[in-house]
Amino acid sequence: MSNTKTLNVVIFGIGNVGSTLINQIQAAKAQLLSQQQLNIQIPIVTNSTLAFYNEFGIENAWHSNFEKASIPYKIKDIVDFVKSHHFQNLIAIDATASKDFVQNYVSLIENGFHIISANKVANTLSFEFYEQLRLTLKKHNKSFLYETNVGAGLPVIETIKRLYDSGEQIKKIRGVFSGSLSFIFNRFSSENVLFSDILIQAKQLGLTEPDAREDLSGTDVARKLLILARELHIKTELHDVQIESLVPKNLNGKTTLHQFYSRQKELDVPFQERKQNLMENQVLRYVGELDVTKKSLEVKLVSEEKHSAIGQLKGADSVFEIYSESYQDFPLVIQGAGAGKHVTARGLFSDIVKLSSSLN
Ligand SMILES: NC(=O)C1=CN([C@@H]2O[C@H](COP(=O)(O)OP(=O)(O)OC[C@H]3O[C@@H](n4cnc5c(N)ncnc54)[C@H](OP(=O)(O)O)[C@@H]3O)[C@@H](O)[C@H]2O)C=CC1
Ligand SMILES: N[C@@H](CC=O)C(=O)O
Repeated sequence: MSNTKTLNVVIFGIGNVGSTLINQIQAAKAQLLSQQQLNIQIPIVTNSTLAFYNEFGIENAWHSNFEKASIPYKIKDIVDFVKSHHFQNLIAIDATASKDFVQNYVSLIENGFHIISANKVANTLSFEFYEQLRLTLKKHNKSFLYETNVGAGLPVIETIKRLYDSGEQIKKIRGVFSGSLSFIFNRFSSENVLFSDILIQAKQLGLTEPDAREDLSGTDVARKLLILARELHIKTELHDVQIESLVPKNLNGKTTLHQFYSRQKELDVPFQERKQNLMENQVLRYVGELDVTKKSLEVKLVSEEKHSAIGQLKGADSVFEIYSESYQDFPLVIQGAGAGKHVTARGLFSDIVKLSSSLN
């Protein structure tokens, strides 16, 4: 009898992260099969409106096949397809940033899917939704993994969970939670460059959210803080996070995304002024802080000493300093690339492999 375990992975969202994940899975297929007896098939890939199906699993030329043969879909079509082929070990990957897509989670779970998500929305809607989702997962014996929600490929959620589950009292988590804002402020503080030019580069590198205002407004960092707070069983909501938004009022929600991108030069003057106010030994950093004792969550732009751990950050690195009973004076530090399609896709891939160990 063959010991090979087959997983059927449906990928929703084939932008920066989703398409990189597909390529990583295709590249690792032979190794997974020979070393771990794991066969990962991808029978369906979708964007927001179109789906491409191959009951035998997509091939390396999936992208051009998608261009040629994808068709409009609804979630019911996806469910009908996997049912008609009696696929087992179903995993839905949410590589979208969509608020609408998370409304499909319950129906996917009820129809046999485990969920692995890079999208932070499901964990940051109301606490009622958060709890209901977990009840649905329990009822249907399904898993929900979302390590990439905080720190992309870094093992932040797993570490926090392990500490919490082993009774460690976590007191504070502080750091630079956003890879894109890290990249932007690391360069803006040390180089003679326009803020808007760095923002464009961060977007081109796939570091920002599809709508970069999610990063600049502090919402993305606030979501990450909220996700960590909820891991620590703090019952709190997104609107409880105290946020310093970096989007000027005239460029916020009332402008379209297109208008925002065409007017982003308007960001240059206010940020230049902010930079001029820095002392010689200071840099700008966008910092998140969760004070567990006070149950307070805050994100803000600060002037940080150049030689501090946060002040020394480079590239798109994030850093998470975890202060707890056992790590009081010298925090446990997790640092590394906090955004980017390769690290994020690898984080999703490692969630798939982790989930596979609990499947038959
Ligand atoms: N980039 C990074 O460094 C990191 C990203 N993430 C998260 O990963 C997710 C994806 O980011 P990224 O790949 O950069 O985003 P992209 O904008 O590059 O891709 C988004 C994809 O999602 C699709 N999509 C949008 N709405 C829906 C929907 N309702 N149903 C199905 N598909 C949909 C889009 O399709 P269409 O083209 O048709 O709109 C597109 O294919 C985000 O949630 C982000 O927060 C997490 C950690 C790090
Ligand atoms: N836009 C996010 C991407 C990862 O979550 C960030 O910059 O950190």
